[in-house]
Amino acid sequence: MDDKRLLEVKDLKVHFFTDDGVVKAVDGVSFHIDKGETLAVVGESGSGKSVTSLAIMRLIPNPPGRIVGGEILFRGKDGQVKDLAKQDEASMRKIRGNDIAMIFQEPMTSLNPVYTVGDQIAEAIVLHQGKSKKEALELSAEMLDLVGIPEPRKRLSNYPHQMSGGMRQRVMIAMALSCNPSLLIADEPTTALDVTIQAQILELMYKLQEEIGMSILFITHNLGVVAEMADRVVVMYAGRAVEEADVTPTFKRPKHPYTMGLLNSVPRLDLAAEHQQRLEAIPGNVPNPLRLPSGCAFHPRCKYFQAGRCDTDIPLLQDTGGGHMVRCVRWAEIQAEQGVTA
Ligand SMILES: Nc1ncnc2c1ncn2[C@@H]1O[C@H](COP(=O)(O)OP(=O)(O)OP(=O)(O)O)[C@@H](O)[C@H]1O
Repeated sequence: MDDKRLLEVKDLKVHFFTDDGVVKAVDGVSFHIDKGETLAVVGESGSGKSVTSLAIMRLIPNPPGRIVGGEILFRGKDGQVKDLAKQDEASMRKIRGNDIAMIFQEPMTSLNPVYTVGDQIAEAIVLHQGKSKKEALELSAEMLDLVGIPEPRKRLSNYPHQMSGGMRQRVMIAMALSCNPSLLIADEPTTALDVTIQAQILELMYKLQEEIGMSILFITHNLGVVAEMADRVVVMYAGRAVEEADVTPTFKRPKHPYTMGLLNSVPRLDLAAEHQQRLEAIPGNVPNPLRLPSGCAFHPRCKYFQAGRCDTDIPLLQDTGGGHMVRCVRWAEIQAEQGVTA
């Protein structure tokens, strides 16, 4: 793996074996994250974003889920590259929290209501860094200060329910960062918060990333957040990546009709009001994962659909130049129709 690379996911497949059939939640997803980089994974509900991140942490509930194929190459703090898909639970325990940390949408599901905030952060530090309880509590106060919690020493003795949603999310971030992970996985970390607090938390993550130099895998529905936070973006649809590129080309010139649809369905923050196009929702719904359409899974909703081409084989992810990857057999024709020259 390239020296600057931290994570390389290759052809990852995660399937759930349910009573109703096999849900191919992630079915051949590849992407990479370089050191210090932020990669956003976007897509509608059910596209496989969370399952991808849980697979990296090896937290897929088994049964019914299982990684059935692919590699998750990760460079540890010691410089060694390991395939996380093949690690045993003991080895993953060392990696979780230490090398890779995760923050979720709802901090109450990850914070334990019966322990104080200080005890919870300190426990992670004792476990991963081998510090004494006293040192760990001191470091916990420093972490709370770092994430902008006023009177951090006093707050150590608070229980999670004594804090607001935004403060709890800051505690989660403090806990996640307390062991200096090289990768932070943030799964919709601000969705449950109101807009002002969302902006504060995002700004905080951005600032901490600059200071600490970690990489971030950011999972979100919110394309505005992608434009603000990420260097590169992977767009997922029905368990597959359909487009992957640097954020700027993707936002200026999306090449997959699904990405175009996603962008047309939200106001463009980078354009003045008079240049805004009419917002259009993507017609139809995300397909039932047990009965995916043939060929390109997006074809029933695609305005560029052509029978016999889009509904036969699953399109390959192609490099359209400069690492801009697209999974659409018609991408070049669509660009030409739109008058875009390469
Ligand atoms: N425990 C499970 N058992 C069966 N199917 C599951 C399980 N967990 C996830 N899935 C399926 O995997 C698919 C992908 O789910 P995932 O949660 O990754 O989507 P997502 O893109 O993160 O959506 P959201 O934005 O709503 O979180 C869905 O079809 C979901 O139903």
